[in-house]
Amino acid sequence: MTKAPVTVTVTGAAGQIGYALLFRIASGQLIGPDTPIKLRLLEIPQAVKAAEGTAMELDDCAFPLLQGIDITDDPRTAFDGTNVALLVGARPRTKGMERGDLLEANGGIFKPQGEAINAGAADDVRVLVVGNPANTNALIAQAHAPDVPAERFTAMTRLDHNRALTQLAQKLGVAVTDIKKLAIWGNHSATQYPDLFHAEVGGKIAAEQVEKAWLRDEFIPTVAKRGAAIIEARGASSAASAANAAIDHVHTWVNGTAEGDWTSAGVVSDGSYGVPEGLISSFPVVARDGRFEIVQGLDIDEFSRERIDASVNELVEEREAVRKLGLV
Ligand SMILES: NC(=O)c1ccc[n+]([C@@H]2O[C@H](COP(=O)([O-])OP(=O)(O)OC[C@H]3O[C@@H](n4cnc5c(N)ncnc54)[C@H](O)[C@@H]3O)[C@@H](O)[C@H]2O)c1
Ligand SMILES: O=C(O)C[C@H](O)C(=O)O
Repeated sequence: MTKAPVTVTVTGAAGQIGYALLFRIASGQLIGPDTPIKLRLLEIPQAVKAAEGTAMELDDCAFPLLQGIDITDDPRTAFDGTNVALLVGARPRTKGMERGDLLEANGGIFKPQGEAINAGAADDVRVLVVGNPANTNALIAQAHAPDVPAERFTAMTRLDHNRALTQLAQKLGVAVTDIKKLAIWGNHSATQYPDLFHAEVGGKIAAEQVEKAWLRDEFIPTVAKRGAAIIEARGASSAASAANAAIDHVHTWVNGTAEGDWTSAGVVSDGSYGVPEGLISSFPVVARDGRFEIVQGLDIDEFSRERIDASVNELVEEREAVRKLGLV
């Protein structure tokens, strides 16, 4: 039976992540191989022409599942009836810009987008914020969508999760599929905490299979600073891997996590593990029946506690900063 089409809105569609993302969505990798897709591309007026060029290329792929592409610079039009909103477009930090300036500039993007989602998105809308600072941008959008359940707003830490999987797999000489229950905690920033104390390889705890010094001095900083290392190497921030992680995040959200495993996502905290309620923080999560649920009951030792607290404190500071700007 043919499934009903899913409307997917991508902001920043003419950007480098947009270019790596749209073709994969249109080919059916976001939701599944039997779900038709309607695309909505949101861009700023100066980049609409470039988005039109990408849309021409999408047409030229003749994707069987792609039922249409709308391009707009108006958030209300972009999010009207949308089922999946991928908020990729954001204001990058430029020379001389302070963190407060960055948060304010992004407030100017994510506040109206949250309002537009509130006004017109489909009842089942799912929102993934990719644009940085992703957790706090998600918080801003969520704060302006009071009629949408807060749990529908998420921030992307799946790229960090995937990076951690590969670093550990390469260290142990195993396949990434041999690793279960890895988790990223906190902010999508250099303070994030990739946790190997609950991760399992061959049924045994991963942290017990690596040297403590490697875990502390190599693994954690490599994963946490990988974004900066990519920028240094490519001269541009990660794009294909970020798009891949966005696909993974939504696919898992809709289709579920495998039995006996979990993943990582920035979700609204319910106060679990001492993370203040309402913050959008990364946690180990399972996806069931189309919802993310924070994995409960994990023991957190002192080493992990210190690192989770440091990242969560950064999120608290970001929330304070956007509160002062009247954005949440
Ligand atoms: N969470 C993650 O893991 C992760 C990973 C990589 C990149 N990122 C972030 O994703 C964002 C996008 O990265 P990119 O490389 O595609 O950047 P990019 O500069 O290539 O593209 C961004 C696009 O967003 C558009 N845009 C700006 N304001 C907009 C608005 N109000 N509405 C719609 N579109 C708007 C721009 O015109 C541009 O085309 C950045 O903030 C980057 O830091 C996050
Ligand atoms: O865009 C960045 O600052 C880096 C990006 O968030 C990444 O993790 O690759």
